[in-house]
Amino acid sequence: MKLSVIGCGYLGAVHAASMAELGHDVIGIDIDQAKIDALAAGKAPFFEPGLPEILTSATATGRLRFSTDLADAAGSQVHFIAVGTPQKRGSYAADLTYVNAALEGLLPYLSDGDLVVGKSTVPVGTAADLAAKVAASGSGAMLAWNPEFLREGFAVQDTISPDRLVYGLPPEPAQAEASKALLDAVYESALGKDTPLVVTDYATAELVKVSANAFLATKISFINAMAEIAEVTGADVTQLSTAIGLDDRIGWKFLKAGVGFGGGCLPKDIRAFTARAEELGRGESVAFLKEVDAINLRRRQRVVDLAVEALGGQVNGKKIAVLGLAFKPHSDDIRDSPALDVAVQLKGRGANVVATDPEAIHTASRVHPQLTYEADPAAALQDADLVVLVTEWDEFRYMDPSWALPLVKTPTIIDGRNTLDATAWRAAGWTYISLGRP
Ligand SMILES: NC(=O)c1ccc[n+]([C@@H]2O[C@H](COP(=O)([O-])OP(=O)(O)OC[C@H]3O[C@@H](n4cnc5c(N)ncnc54)[C@H](O)[C@@H]3O)[C@@H](O)[C@H]2O)c1
Ligand SMILES: O=c1ccn([C@@H]2O[C@H](COP(=O)(O)OP(=O)(O)O[C@H]3O[C@H](CO)[C@@H](O)[C@H](O)[C@H]3O)[C@@H](O)[C@H]2O)c(=O)[nH]1
Repeated sequence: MKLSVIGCGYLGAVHAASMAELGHDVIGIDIDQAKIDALAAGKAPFFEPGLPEILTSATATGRLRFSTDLADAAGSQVHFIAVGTPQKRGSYAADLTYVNAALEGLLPYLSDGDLVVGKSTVPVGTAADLAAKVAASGSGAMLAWNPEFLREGFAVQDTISPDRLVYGLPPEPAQAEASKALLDAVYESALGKDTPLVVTDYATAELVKVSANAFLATKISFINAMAEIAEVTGADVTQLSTAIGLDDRIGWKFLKAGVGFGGGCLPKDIRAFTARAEELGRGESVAFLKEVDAINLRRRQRVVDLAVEALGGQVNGKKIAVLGLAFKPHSDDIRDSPALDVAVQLKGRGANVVATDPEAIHTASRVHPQLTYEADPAAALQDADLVVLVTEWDEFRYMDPSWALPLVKTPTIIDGRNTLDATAWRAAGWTYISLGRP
């Protein structure tokens, strides 16, 4: 099938390349010329495991092309909208400027029977508004909402083999049938592997996405709230999480206590959900998400406070080695990263922060040139008065404490992800400090 993907960021570039990998003929469109130049040359503009391989193979076959001109979407049967929906400046709400601009720009190139498919995460009600614009264009095109659940770091595998597909279809039965047939053709490969499919209306599809992220964020803040209680009682949150997770109604996933969640999705999505619920007169229904957000932000502060305490209150001029910048491992994404936030806060208190990360130095240094960056962890550790681990890359998780010991000035480490073997680090001569554990 001929597909267009409008917006080629973390979501759109992976979607475009994965669809081409599955045999579709894809044009990826973005307003960012540098991104499009890189993608057209088969180069991933960000770090995502598996993406370079499929970009290279699909661009070489000619099944995957890139452009900055929306006119190149003409002739595709299905048009995915994958542009950003960031948090609005000075508000909790989602900024729909890019979604609206992409849709408006696409309208002149739509033909009878084409399907516009929303993939961006949007406030409930957006799909109906956009569908009205498509209908008013007189093109005969239709609109469906097909939220995306991929995780960065596993984006290619999650796109090619998703755990579920959700179609939010138009209310009119003939349009619903035609839209479903087109989406089934797009996802023939996944559906052939018995991927569960939920066929529903626009509002449910939009809400599935934001409520899934709200639930994940709530699980993380729940366990981080337990960490706060553990800290004042001498309990161990990692044992607590193991014990409650043994109940398979609870499970272990997303119950890792630490410096909290970040990224381009969970933080802004729970805020946008709160703002939308308030607009709908239902603010109280999701008021708990404000607490989820507050607990999450307190954990970053806790790491900063522990660092100040470990340095005896004398932060100014002290060298702090920060291990990790990305919001999670296997990504170079630093959007709302707790790791980077901690590094910036410590720098703001006068510390000489030297940060290292296997992939995110280039993204972090663009936004925070005031920090010092070292690609080599040994250089970051050299003569450090304190080490703070904030992103659990394997390079840091499996670091040998005996190797690291002679490098630093003071062997004190704060494990902001509860990921190191505390016994091994203490046995090697380190003062080991973590979150929610004695
Ligand atoms: N990143 C993820 O893991 C993920 C997963 C699921 C859903 N989402 C949702 O997908 C959307 C995109 O997220 P992202 O992380 O890819 O963001 P991103 O910022 O990486 O990418 C957005 C892209 O859209 C482009 N763009 C903006 N306006 C445009 C226009 N008018 N025409 C063409 N391109 C335009 C930007 O240049 C940018 O490259 C968001 O709504 C996000 O919540 C993201
Ligand atoms: O037990 C846990 C699990 C995760 N995290 C943190 O939570 C954040 C988000 O992690 P994750 O959800 O894996 O990353 P994303 O790639 O942002 O994916 C989320 O956001 C995407 C965009 O909406 C969705 O598509 C995914 O389904 C959803 O998991 C990261 O900072 C993690 O370090 C924890 O602190 N503890």
